[in-house]
Amino acid sequence: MPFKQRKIAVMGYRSVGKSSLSIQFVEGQFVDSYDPTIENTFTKSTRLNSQEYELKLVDTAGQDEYSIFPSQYSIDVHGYVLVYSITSSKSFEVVKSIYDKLLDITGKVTVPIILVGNKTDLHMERMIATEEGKRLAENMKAIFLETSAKQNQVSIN
Ligand SMILES: Nc1nc2c(ncn2[C@@H]2O[C@H](COP(=O)(O)OP(=O)(O)OP(=O)(O)O)[C@@H](O)[C@H]2O)c(=O)[nH]1
Repeated sequence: MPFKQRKIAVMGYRSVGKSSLSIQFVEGQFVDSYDPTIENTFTKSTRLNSQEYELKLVDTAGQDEYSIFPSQYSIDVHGYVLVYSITSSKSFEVVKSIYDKLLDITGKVTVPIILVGNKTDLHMERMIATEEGKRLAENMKAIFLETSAKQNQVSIN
C-alpha cells in the first residue's frame, strides 16, 4: 500500500515545549537550551493498522492571545497538537484562545485535536490541575495527555 501523508501542526504559547516535544518524538532526545522557533517541519514515518504514514509535524512559532491565527495552518492540516505548560496559567489561557480562533477560521464545529499539558516533571511548580486540562479537552472534544518532554513521559488521562 502506498504511504499516506498527514500534516500535524503543534501550537501553543511561547516556551511551553512545542519544539522539545517534537524533537523528543522524532529524534528521541531532549535539548535543554531554549531557542525560540519561527517554524520548523519534522518528518517521521510511522505504521498504523498496516498502513504506512509520513507525518509532517509543523512546529510553529509561539502564539499569544493577541496573535492572529496564521492562515497557513488552517488549510491542509489534518490535526492539531495544542500544548500548554502545567506550570503556566497564561499558557492554558492561550490554548483556549488558539482553539477559538481555529474554529472560527476553519468554520468547523470540531477539529481533530490533542491537548497536551507539558512539563509534568516540574510538579512543584504546577499551576494547572490534571482535572482542569481534562475538562478543557472534553469541551474541545479532544484527546488529553500530560507529558514531560524532558523525561520522555506521557500519561493518558
Ligand atoms: N523541565 C522541563 N522543561 C522543558 C520541558 N519541555 C521543554 N522544556 C524547556 O522549556 C524551554 C522551552 O522549550 P521549547 O521546546 O523551546 O518551547 P517552545 O514551545 O518550542 O518555544 P517557542 O519556540 O518560543 O514557541 C526549554 O528550555 C526547554 O528545555 C519539560 O517537559 N520539562
